Amino acid sequence: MSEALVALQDVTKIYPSGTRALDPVDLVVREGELLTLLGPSGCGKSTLLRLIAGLERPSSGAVWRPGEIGFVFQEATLMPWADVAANVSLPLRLQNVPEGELRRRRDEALALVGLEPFAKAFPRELSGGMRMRVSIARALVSRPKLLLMDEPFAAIDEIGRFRLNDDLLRLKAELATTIVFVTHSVYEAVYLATRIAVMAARPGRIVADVAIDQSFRRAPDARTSAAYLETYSRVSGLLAQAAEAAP
Ligand SMILES: Nc1ncnc2c1ncn2[C@@H]1O[C@H](COP(=O)(O)OP(=O)(O)OP(=O)(O)O)[C@@H](O)[C@H]1O
Repeated sequence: MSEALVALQDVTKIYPSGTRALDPVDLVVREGELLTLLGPSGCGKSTLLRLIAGLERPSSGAVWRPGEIGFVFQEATLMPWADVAANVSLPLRLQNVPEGELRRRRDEALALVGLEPFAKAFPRELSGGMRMRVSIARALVSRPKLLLMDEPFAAIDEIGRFRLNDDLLRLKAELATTIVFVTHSVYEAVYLATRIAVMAARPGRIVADVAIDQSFRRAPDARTSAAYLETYSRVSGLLAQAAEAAP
């Protein structure tokens, strides 16, 4: 079995308002996994992701994470006054990476997401999908071992999302990155994931942990293959149960 990259032990989160966002969660993410956190609104998916990132402190329990993490939010959160190249190189600038190396790594990250021709463009000149690509390139520029993504494609139209899903799978294979990905969409979770953690709300918790057999990808049209739709319907059933689950 591959090495554990992230581990949460008995982690809870109670916000100052008193909301029990997470009941004790135990979770291990191993190298090479693409884990999706799937669940109804308010079940604590973002809270769990932020705890993994260290953007939020647990109320109790312990979190182990790698040093270098990339984070992609639902909004691309780019600097509007800076061009694509400057946006992508920001993390390297903050780390005082020397200029030559900065340029090389920036160009490599732009190439990974197919945006080299747009290096001099400004965010306002790009489509939503392209802005998200910039945001992904910015997260990958420091070559993190772990990429955390919080509903990154939720605001993008379906065709654009399908394309970004395929790009993400290609990037994962090329870079051997481990990914934790939050989504509301069963369709997207099943397409991307090697494993899905299904969550329930009030209090937030993981109610099912399902390995996804991705052999449907070998079908000529993976998204309409019988194996994909069968997995989709099984995970949909689990999500429906989670939505009804009483604490
Ligand atoms: N900063 C905060 N302060 C107080 N309560 C919060 C905070 N962030 C989240 N919560 C509450 O914690 C619970 C879990 O929220 P969280 O955003 O983690 O859920 P989610 O599953 O990501 O939801 P969604 O799918 O709607 O984004 C919710 O009840 C939410 O209102």
